[in-house]
Amino acid sequence: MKLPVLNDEKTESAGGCSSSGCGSSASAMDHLPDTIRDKVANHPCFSEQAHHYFARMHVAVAPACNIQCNYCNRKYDCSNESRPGVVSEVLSPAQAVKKVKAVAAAIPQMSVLGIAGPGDPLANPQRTFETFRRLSEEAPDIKLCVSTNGLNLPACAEEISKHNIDHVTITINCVDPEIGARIYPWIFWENRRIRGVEAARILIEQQQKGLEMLIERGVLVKVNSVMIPGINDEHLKEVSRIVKEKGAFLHNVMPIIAEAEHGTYFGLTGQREPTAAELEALQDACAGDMNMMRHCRQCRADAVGLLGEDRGEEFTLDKIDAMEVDYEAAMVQRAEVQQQLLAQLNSQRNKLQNQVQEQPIRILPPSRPVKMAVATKGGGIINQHFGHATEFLVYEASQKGVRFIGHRQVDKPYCEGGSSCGDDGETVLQSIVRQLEDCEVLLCSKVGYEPWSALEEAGIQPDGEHAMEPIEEAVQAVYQQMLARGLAEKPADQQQSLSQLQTA
Ligand SMILES: C[S@@+](CC[C@H](N)C(=O)[O-])C[C@H]1O[C@@H](n2cnc3c(N)ncnc32)[C@H](O)[C@@H]1O
Ligand code: SF4
Ligand code: SF4
Repeated sequence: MKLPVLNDEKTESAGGCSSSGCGSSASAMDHLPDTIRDKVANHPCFSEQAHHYFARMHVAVAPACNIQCNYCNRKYDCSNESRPGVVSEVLSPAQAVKKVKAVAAAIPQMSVLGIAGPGDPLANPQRTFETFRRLSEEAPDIKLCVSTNGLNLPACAEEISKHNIDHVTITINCVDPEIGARIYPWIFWENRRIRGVEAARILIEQQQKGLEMLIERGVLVKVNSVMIPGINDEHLKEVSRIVKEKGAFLHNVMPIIAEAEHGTYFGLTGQREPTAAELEALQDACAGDMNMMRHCRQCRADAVGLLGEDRGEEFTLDKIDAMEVDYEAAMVQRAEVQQQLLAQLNSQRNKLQNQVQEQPIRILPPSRPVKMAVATKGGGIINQHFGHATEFLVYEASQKGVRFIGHRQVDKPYCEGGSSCGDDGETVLQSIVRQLEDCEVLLCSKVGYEPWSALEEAGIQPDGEHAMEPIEEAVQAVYQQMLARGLAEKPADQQQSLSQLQTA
């Protein structure tokens, strides 16, 4: 079963945008068949809109891996690091089920349970499927997800569809074995360790076969690709084209995390990470062909909560043991809360669509897109103090509408770091301002005097006037004000070259 083409560029213009320039990435959902829309409506990873409202959790039941990636080091006992592969405790299936039920009862907006490591779930099939089997019996209201490198996927595809797991992520970093040999030093296949180009060839073959088998079985597939500058960055456009052609639903191009202290091969050899601008450019290039995920937070294998927050510390095994959970009662409450959240999400989407239709058609001077950073704690509204934000969402407003383009993680919130300097002599505030340097506006609930001045000096206009308003509406409103004041006009030289092009 092939899915319809859907990408953010196309859906924005399909929103009926005219020169009045309104619309929203919210409209992306409207072009999906009902069956697929129902599957993704409350999935925080498969729907950008849903990630403001619904939470996810991972259970770390899969410690072993059947391949080695040059960017991965699975380190345990580490609670202060947030990156894939890191967990505090590996759980047995029974412990995992207990934890999921406790979290689901405490966080009713938790809609999805994923198994994503810390190794490869399908290299630990007994532990993984035992967890899924028990959960589908004991907590049938939770969506099940699995994330794999794909080596063992063809052997498990049938079992995946039997367990009602209708969302799967496959990490596909290349379709060319020569490139693969630079990413994977070895795989463990048919009881042998295989190295080099031959290893990459087998891995790629199994990933592509697994992808096809899942699509045939009607499973929604997301493809993760790690962007490694100088190794597979250009090549990922080809990967995107191929997986889209085969019917993958979503492509998630993520930046490599390659810090020397993580002890990975790439960390130690000085492999550089891409800049935010490079990542966005590659995501845009892939989007010509494919529906892109831009809100992935590269979570730990035991993450709990809304994307961007981690409440894992509240649910350690000793704390769960002390909790009394009545799951029958929790299911009733969860259903009510999730219905309300879906209603809120739909009403926000409809409101934005109505705005598109009601906007009078006006002829405006050619305008340029404007990036705006937003501080939010979730719920799709501007409700975070600048000083408390651990991340900022970045939106782009243009005459085509508003689209989400990414997020910027900060090392420390401003209120925790103040004006203290890191090893590189940069203050926390300077580092946050640098991360947001391509944005022209910063929307938050409140902002103090010192950061206000620093943002303004860097050409970023702080804005606390839209506190508690829905994000996309506020971004749209600020853009309209900028247009009205002539602050978002296309530079004259670009206007000229555009008209020259049109004449030519
Ligand atoms: C920890 S893995 C677990 C699932 C499975 N083993 C896999 O690799 O797909 C989850 C995701 O994190 C990615 N990942 C692991 N280490 C990373 C790193 N240092 N930088 C960026 N992505 C990384 C993997 O490529 C994968 O897409
Ligand atoms: S497949 Fe996943 S768990 Fe295994 S080494 Fe690669 S990133 Fe790490
Ligand atoms: S790592 Fe990305 S895809 Fe996985 S749960 Fe986190 S946000 Fe979702």
